[in-house]
Amino acid sequence: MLDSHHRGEWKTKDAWRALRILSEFVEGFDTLADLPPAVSVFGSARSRPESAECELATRLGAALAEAGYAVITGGGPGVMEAANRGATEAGGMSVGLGIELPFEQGLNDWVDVGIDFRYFFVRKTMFVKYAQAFVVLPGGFGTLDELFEAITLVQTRKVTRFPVILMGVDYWSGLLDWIKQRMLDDGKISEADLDLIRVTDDVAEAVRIIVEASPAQEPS
Ligand SMILES: C/C(=C\CNc1ncnc2c1ncn2[C@@H]1O[C@H](COP(=O)(O)O)[C@@H](O)[C@H]1O)CO
Repeated sequence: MLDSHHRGEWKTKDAWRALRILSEFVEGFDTLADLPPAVSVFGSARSRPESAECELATRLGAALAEAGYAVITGGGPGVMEAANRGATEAGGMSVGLGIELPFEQGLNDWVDVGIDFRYFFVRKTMFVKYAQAFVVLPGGFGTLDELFEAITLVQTRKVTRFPVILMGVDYWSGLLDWIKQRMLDDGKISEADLDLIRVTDDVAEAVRIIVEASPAQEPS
């Protein structure tokens, strides 16, 4: 994991790293504090702009913006960019929470409010804290990490229950079958846990689920 052989130096560096982590939390909280109700949208960084999932993400971003939600993504390419694009083109607020990576590409061109994080776990806190729902489109390890973080937080009641919606029924069907046939049958989750995940390909239905679950907003 951490490859230094000098344990003393290690400890000192870790102590200072805590300040860097704290500063990321402060910047995130400060930048996002005044965000309107928002939805975090996840999905592959590798999807081509002309792919079905990017087309879906763009329609979703637009529909969320039209329903008054800011759209938060990882600020990267692929599905993230498509969702940010949909939100921006529909006149909504488009947020990108980028991550410093060795092969970094920077925030996509459709982000109005952007932050770059060094630490995945700080960034994940922001996705959860400032969103009223998660929508998860087809993706790889990064997307699965974000999906299962959300479900675990809701399942363990670390956060107030919020909708976690999978879009791309065909893409997710194998995973959902395995969850039902293996995880559930083996007693690793309970029947009620299955209800934590909603699945649809219909943008209007996804927005309806989110609106119905959203807490009433206080007049400003
Ligand atoms: C792979 C490439 C660029 C990666 N750039 C990313 N920028 C921002 N956020 C990212 C990036 N890669 C992963 N993420 C996060 O994970 C999810 C996507 O991961 P997946 O493995 O592609 O499913 C996404 O929701 C982000 O939050 C070069 O193309």
